[in-house]
Amino acid sequence: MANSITLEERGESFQPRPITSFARREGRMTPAQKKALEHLWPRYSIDLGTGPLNLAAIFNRQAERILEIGFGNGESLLQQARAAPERDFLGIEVYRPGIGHLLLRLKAEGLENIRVIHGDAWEVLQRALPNPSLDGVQIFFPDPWPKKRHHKRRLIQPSFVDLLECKIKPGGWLHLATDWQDYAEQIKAVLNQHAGFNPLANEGQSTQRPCTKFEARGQQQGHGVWDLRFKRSVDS
Ligand SMILES: C[S@@+](CC[C@H](N)C(=O)[O-])C[C@H]1O[C@@H](n2cnc3c(N)ncnc32)[C@H](O)[C@@H]1O
Repeated sequence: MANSITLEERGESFQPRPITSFARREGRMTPAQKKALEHLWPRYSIDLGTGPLNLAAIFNRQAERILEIGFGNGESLLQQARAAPERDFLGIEVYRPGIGHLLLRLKAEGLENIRVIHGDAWEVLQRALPNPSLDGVQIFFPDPWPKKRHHKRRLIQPSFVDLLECKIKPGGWLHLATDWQDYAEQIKAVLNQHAGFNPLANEGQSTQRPCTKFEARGQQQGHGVWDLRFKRSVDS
């Protein structure tokens, strides 16, 4: 799997996940967010065509590239892009009000090193991102689906980690954070069994990461936080 390219180039068709990792909710958008989606979309978004995206052309440079999946309102991306103008950041999100929020902030701050994709990460990774094209992937506070009968909806599953392995460059990194202990255990179990990733030593420490909206909400409810970092193997 790690040596493959995109599905289209392998002559295979897209395999939708039988069950999504997100609830289908449109959410309420403010008038400003609606307007941002209409007017700022062409400037900051990437629409999925057929075949792999040319990220160097999209960002108009060669740079380290970080992908955030499920960025919510985009505050973590904003903080990181502001602090590291030499890096390029991609965000994938299904929640349109969150995208609208981020677009407004991008325009206000004039940041040029973020691009946004609206869609299911499962599909975007399979169809659009070349292999391997990312230096790092971060997934902060993915939907926890706490009920046992819903665990199958959790984003971090072996098949999803296979996809991440294809997209992250050898030696690149994967950073996950959750405030649900049993999800942290599941993430560790899936990643530790995967030959494409090795755990990084600072697991458990919340370092070098902006605090996110969902993290703050969890803290108010007395949740703990588990930061889990992995390195993409160089020889798998
Ligand atoms: C619990 S929220 C966390 C948001 C943000 N990372 C934070 O910490 O505040 C999870 C986010 O992941 C998004 N999401 C879930 N599954 C997704 C998928 N398959 N592709 C893209 N986004 C997804 C949801 O829409 C939601 O905004």
